[in-house]
Amino acid sequence: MPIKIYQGNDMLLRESDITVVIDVIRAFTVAHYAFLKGVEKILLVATVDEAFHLKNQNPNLVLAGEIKGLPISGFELDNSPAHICHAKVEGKTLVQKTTNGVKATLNSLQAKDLYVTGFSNARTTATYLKKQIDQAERECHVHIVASHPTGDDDLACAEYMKGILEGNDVMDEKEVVERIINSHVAEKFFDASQPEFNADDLKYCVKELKGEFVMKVNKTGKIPTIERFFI
Ligand SMILES: O=C(O)[C@H](CS(=O)(=O)O)OP(=O)(O)O
Ligand SMILES: [Mg+2]
Repeated sequence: MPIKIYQGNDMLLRESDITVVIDVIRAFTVAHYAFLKGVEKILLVATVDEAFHLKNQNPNLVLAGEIKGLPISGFELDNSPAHICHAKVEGKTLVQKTTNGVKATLNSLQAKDLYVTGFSNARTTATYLKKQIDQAERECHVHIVASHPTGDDDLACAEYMKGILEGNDVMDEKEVVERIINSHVAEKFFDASQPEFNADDLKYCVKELKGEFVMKVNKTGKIPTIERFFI
């Protein structure tokens, strides 16, 4: 079973059977908590203009995301898992625009089956995918995309998932958590001179939850959409 890890958000990889795009800090931790809070689905867009265009067509949509980690003027939500946990989003459809996770996912649509996750749903996702791979009648080509081009947060999570998928040498989850917290991407959350970054966000990013669903990208419509797939 060839499983390859790639790092970055702008690669156009060859077709795979399964691709998992990882964004721990913070896009797909936000997505995971959004679903836990009752969000129906999440539309993925590459630009702020596209998000506003969708909102003009459907004012019920809730725009979420960031530019350089910061809130986007006119968006209801930023890219904070702590904030989404306190937002009223039950039954809503989100539109998500982020620097790494969303961009890498939009560049991975050539995968036959496309999933996204942060660390919070990593074990659930990898365990589910291992079953699919073990049951497949032929060899599966799997890509794991650590979406931050240089961040060890996504890379640590990618190596953790690869270990679970291969069924050997599974990294200790404490090691993954340490690498996430020590990654340069996490630094701004500990920096008192950047109060716009909520230190609580990291707590959500490093907490592994027992999950009942994976986050799968539906590519059949005009806008790629993350949906919950109950397992
Ligand atoms: O908001 C985030 O956490 C990042 C932006 S940055 O790399 O921290 O500036 O976006 P994401 O797409 O969630 O990695
Ligand atoms: Mg990130």
